Parts: sequence; structure tokens; C-alpha cells
Amino acid sequence: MWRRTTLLSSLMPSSKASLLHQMQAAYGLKIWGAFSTEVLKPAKGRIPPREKPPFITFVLGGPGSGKGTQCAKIVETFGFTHLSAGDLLRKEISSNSENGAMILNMIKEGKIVPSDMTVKLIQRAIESSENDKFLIDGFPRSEENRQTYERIVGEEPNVVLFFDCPEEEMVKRVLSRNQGRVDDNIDTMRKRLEVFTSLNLPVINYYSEKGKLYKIRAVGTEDEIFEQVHPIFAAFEVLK
Ligand SMILES: Nc1ncnc2c1ncn2[C@@H]1O[C@H](COP(=O)(O)OP(=O)(O)OP(=O)(O)O)[C@@H](O)[C@H]1O
Ligand SMILES: Nc1ccn([C@H]2C[C@H](O)[C@@H](COP(=O)(O)O)O2)c(=O)n1
Ligand SMILES: [Mg+2]
Repeated sequence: MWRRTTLLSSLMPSSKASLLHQMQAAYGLKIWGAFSTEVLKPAKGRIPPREKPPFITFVLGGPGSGKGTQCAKIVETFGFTHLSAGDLLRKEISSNSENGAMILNMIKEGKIVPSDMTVKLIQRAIESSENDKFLIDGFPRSEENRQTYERIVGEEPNVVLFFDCPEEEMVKRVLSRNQGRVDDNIDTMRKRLEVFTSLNLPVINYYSEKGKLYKIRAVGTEDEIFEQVHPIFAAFEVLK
């Protein structure tokens, strides 16, 4: 799609060449002559509009079920872009955004941040990427998250993965994660498990009823779990 790169400006008087540069910078267009224009790879930071909606996978599971770990493997094998809702929120905290303090409090309490905020961060991240396939990890965490995404983005996910892991295993993993997360302690973990059961399980059931859910038994080694994940994405690659 992005074909020719030679600059016409080198063949022009300098005033015209400068005007041409300005137009190229403004519109991401490269002008080939009197009769044709062609859209070229945009300048850094400018992303062309998508011709079709990206392929979206929601990745769900309790705290410590291994969502992030398995997402890294999917990225490596299938070239997805990984967007962790939790990571996007943590970035908001560390960038000292106006909502940072509120988000930090919610995360410490194991509560769910207002959906508009999370959806906008996800939407912005998708729009600023040139990839056409995304893993949205840890989202939607509640019916309100799900409905807000559908309202703002106007699309349903293509696939939903659910990493199903026993509570005692999740607690063990979180308490030995050692990444300095403010919510990796037993008190917050208890609250996160309660929130998972009361708010996230209904979303998981919703997607199960819609026939979009792939349930993974998230016990065993990371590689054993990925053996269940691999065929799901391999099948979608074949269908493309
Ligand atoms: N199959 C596994 N066996 C043992 N430990 C694992 C396994 N998968 C992941 N872990 C470890 O468990 C911890 C939690 O994993 P991970 O961060 O992927 O979970 P998560 O679902 O993303 O959790 P959270 O919702 O809290 O972000 C990490 O320290 C990770 O290295
Ligand atoms: N959709 C989301 C995702 C995450 N959060 C907040 C609350 C979670 O406990 C915390 C950490 O998320 P994780 O990294 O475990 O996926 O981030 C939220 O409010 N809404
Ligand atoms: Mg995670």
C-alpha cells in the first residue's frame, strides 16, 4: 500500500517545494504530479484511519490468574499489541495526571476505576497504534465497563479469553509476584477477589452466553497453559 518515496520537491523551484512540504506535513499526502495523489506512510505520530475495525480480544481472569504472562506469549507468537487496562491506569498515576490520586486510591482499595476513564485510555491506545489486533487485558471488569466500551467504541470484541484459576493459586502467585505493586498484599487481594466474583463473573457469563468465551484452565506451567491458548489464535490466523 505504501509504495513510492521519491520527493517531487527536488525537481521544483524552492518556493513551490516549500509549499509542497507543508502540504505533505499537514495531510500525510505525497503529490506525484498534476493528475494523481497518493497517500503515503504518515509522518511519525500520524496514524492513518483504519479501513476496518481492529481484531479485539478481551482477556479476563481473576487477579494473578496469569493474564499478563499469557498475553506476552500471544504477542510473541501472533503479533498482537498488548494493552493492559491496569498498566494504562498505573501510567496515569505515574504521569501525575489530574485523576492520578483518585486512580491510586481505587487500586489500593481493589475497586474499579470509573469506566469512562479506562475506556478512553484503551481507545486512545488503540487509535495511536498501527497494529490491527489487540489484547485488552483486565477489561471489562464489570457490566458497567462492558457497556461503556460498547457505547464509546461501538464495537464488540471478536474473542474473549477467560483464565480460570483456583483462588488459593491466585493468592500464592500475587503474594510472590514481587513487582512492587501497591495492590499485591493480602488485604487488597481479598477485596480484588470479592470484586472479581461479584462484578467480573457476570461479564464472563455474558460472553459465554454469546458464544464468544474461550475458557482456559489456568493451572500448570506457563507453557502448559499456552498450549490451550495457541490453537485458539492459530484458528483465527487460518480464517484471515
Ligand atoms: N502458570 C504459572 N505458574 C506459576 N506462576 C505463574 C504462572 N503464570 C504466571 N505466574 C506468575 O504469577 C504472577 C501473576 O501473573 P500475571 O501477572 O500474569 O497475572 P495477572 O492475571 O496479569 O494478574 P493481575 O490481574 O494482578 O495483573 C506473576 O508473578 C507470574 O510470573
Ligand atoms: N478495567 C479495569 C482494570 C483495572 N482496574 C484497576 C483495578 C484493578 O484492581 C487494578 C489492577 O488491574 P490489573 O493490573 O490487575 O489488571 O486496576 C480497573 O479499575 N478497571
Ligand atoms: Mg496483569
